[in-house]
Amino acid sequence: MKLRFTKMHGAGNDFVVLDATRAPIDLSPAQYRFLADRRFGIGADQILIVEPGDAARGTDFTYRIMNADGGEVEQCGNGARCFARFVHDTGLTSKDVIRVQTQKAVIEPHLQADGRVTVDMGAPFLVPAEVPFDGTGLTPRLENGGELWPIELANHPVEVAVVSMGNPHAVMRVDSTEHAPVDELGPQIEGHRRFPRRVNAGFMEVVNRGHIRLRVYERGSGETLACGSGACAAVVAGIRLGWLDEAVDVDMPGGRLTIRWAGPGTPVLMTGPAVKVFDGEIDVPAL
Ligand SMILES: N[C@@H](CCC[C@H](N)C(=O)O)C(=O)O
Repeated sequence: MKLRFTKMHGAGNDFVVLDATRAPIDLSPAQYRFLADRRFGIGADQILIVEPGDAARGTDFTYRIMNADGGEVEQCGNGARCFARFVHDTGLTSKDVIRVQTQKAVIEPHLQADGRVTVDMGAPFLVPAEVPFDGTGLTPRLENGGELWPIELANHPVEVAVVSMGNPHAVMRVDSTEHAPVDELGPQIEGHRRFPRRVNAGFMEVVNRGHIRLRVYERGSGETLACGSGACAAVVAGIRLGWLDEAVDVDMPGGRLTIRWAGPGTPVLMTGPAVKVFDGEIDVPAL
């Protein structure tokens, strides 16, 4: 089967974007893994599938997200910005504010005059069971309005804040992202038994109250150059724990996002780049 695609990235978190607005696209997990494969396929951290919206629910589009391991997930912040740039630049919509249904929530990307995109990511889920995180038998350490949960890794007790942006995140504070043991601890946190749907693992260095550095070991994709929902989760955690102010620049290996959050019950606003790399066509084998 031949498939047309657009390769995009948001701060180096890269995507294969597929237009399923005219005809449905339903590939197997192995076919999504093939598209994401950097040697045998196109190469991407995630595959984004753009589908028609639902007028009755007031949405312009639906978009689905597959990790590089072929599994479908609930949310993708950098993907949301690339999705908005894609539907606008391909003429699928002329709107600058777009309402899109993801698996867990309706989010609202706004195209800015300077080419960046701001996404209203909705309010974070802060109740551990909603993340989901199983804190049975654990006592969190409280700092201001936030909790730090002690979890055991092989030879390494760590404390994490747990936040859902529609998808699950565990955020750990480190002295330096440059020296953080992301390769060693990332996979252990991702598959930790306390996170029944697995989890994205963020390593956050607080530079000052308006600036952090962040590396994220993503569930189903490994460490990426940037994670939009991870940046939102880290800032939410840092604000609740009293470490950060309401507007924070987040520097990740692939670039900077700016996150704003006014507190529980209010939406997280994420601003950053969304860039098209190239268009192409690929033969997808039956897998
Ligand atoms: N890169 C994304 C997050 C993609 C999904 C994530 N790996 C998960 O499994 O939840 C982002 O920019 O948010």
